[in-house]
Amino acid sequence: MIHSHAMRRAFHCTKAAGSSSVGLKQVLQDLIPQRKHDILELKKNYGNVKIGDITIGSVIGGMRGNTSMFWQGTSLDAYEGIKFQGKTIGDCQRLLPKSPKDSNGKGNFLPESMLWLLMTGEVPSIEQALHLSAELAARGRQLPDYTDKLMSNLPSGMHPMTQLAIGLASMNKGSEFARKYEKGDIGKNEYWEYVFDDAINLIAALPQLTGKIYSNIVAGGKPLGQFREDCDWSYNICSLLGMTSEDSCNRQNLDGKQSEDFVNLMRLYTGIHVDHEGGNVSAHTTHLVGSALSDPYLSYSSGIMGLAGPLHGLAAQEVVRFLIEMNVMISSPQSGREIEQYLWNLLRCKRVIPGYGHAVLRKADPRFIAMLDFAKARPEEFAQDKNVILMEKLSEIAPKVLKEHGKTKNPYPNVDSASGILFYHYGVTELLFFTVIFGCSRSMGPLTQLVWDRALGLPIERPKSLDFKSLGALCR
Ligand SMILES: CC(=O)SCCNC(=O)CCNC(=O)[C@H](O)C(C)(C)COP(=O)(O)OP(=O)(O)OC[C@H]1O[C@@H](n2cnc3c(N)ncnc32)[C@H](O)[C@@H]1OP(=O)(O)O
Ligand SMILES: O=C([O-])CC(=O)C(=O)O
Repeated sequence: MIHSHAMRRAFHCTKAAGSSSVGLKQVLQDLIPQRKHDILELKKNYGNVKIGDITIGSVIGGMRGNTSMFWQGTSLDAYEGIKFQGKTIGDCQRLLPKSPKDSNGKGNFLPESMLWLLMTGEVPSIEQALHLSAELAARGRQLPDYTDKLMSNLPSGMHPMTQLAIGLASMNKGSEFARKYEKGDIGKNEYWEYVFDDAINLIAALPQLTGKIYSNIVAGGKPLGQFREDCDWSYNICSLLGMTSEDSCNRQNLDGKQSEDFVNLMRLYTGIHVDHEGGNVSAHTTHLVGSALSDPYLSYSSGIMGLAGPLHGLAAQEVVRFLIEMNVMISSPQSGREIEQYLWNLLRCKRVIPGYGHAVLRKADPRFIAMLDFAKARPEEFAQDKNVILMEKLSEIAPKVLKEHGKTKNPYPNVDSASGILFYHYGVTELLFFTVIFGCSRSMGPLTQLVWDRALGLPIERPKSLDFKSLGALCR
């Protein structure tokens, strides 16, 4: 039954077939009818096929191992790590278009190329990637004035992630989807078009919003750089952070090479943090909130609030704090013995080692390795940085300690282990800010899914819950 013709069709005929249109929305428009048909067929013919058993352990254990979400863009294997539409990070590095302005061709792919891949399942041509990049730049020129004013008036000292969630939620005032829905102007089949427009507008606004948040914390809200419509999304994030040698105040006096490297670090970081299949807190939250037909701004603002938890995205800030504090306490970042002692003290105090462990992965996170490789490829830049040396040394020591400690299912480094410290190296030293950059990247995966959720007509999410008495009754 599983190998029937209809089943094979449902899984194999949904590719974009290399659409030549340069407009992402047009390509989706062409793809949707077939996929919608396929999902309806799947539901009709195979709706009762069993995927797994739900145990009491999973109900009271954070739903671990409970495979119960539909997610199209990425999938996570415990040993191989993340795949973006079936492609590893290495595949993406080889296949996805880069910026033509990249001076030596060794830069990272554009996150815009990744967004295209996630949305369509196809590697974009350079024309398609640049068209999307230009579209984002045109839509992201400025923040809506109400959001800009609101952001200028937030209390000083407010956590940057709270600022991001507020800024995004405020943009719901301009939501095309919410406006059309309220007027009763659209039918179910058209939802995705307005969700798509909102999603693209939201992603486009992130460089300005991120720049505004950073300037709020370091420069009293004064602009740190200029937005350029002829530049890509990551470049604009960097210049609005004041972190490019041209087009910004160049806060850290980066030379041309460092500035180019920083932009490539941003492209790498924001290119690989986009998604981690559906079950992680930020993605799942966005999908859940969106299932109530909350618009993309509200949905992703909720996702950001989840990303702001220290067991999830906020670990990026915790790792940097941890490395800096440890370096003050030990005689050298190479001292394995002192690092080991430091970790045991931490574990005895019942604290977690930030940047280690994972709910699904059971090996070192390939995203961590990609970030580490970025540093290794630039020895003249990083060889003397004792925080980076410690980050690398820790990745040898901490797994041994965690294995001996015996509780952690995955004793290896996760993505947050390496990322913040590389930004810190170039001079973004405001720890609380790192997760905002994560939030820029993470927009792409969950918002892609939100567009597909509406295109496929998926319903409101509403699992059933059980109380203690009912669980007890099941045991008897
Ligand atoms: C982008 C991301 O979200 S990546 C994750 C970022 N978060 C971190 O780096 C924070 C540190 N890590 C952790 O807290 C966890 O490993 C998580 C949240 C990532 C995964 O949680 P779980 O799936 O519950 O992990 P696991 O099943 O291995 O937990 C078993 C036990 O090991 C402990 N443990 C897990 N990781 C660690 C760690 N890094 N240090 C110390 N103890 C740990 C858990 O707290 C738990 O203890 P308990 O039984 O006393 O409650
Ligand atoms: O998958 C997870 O649970 C956490 C994670 O690494 C991510 O969201 O990037």
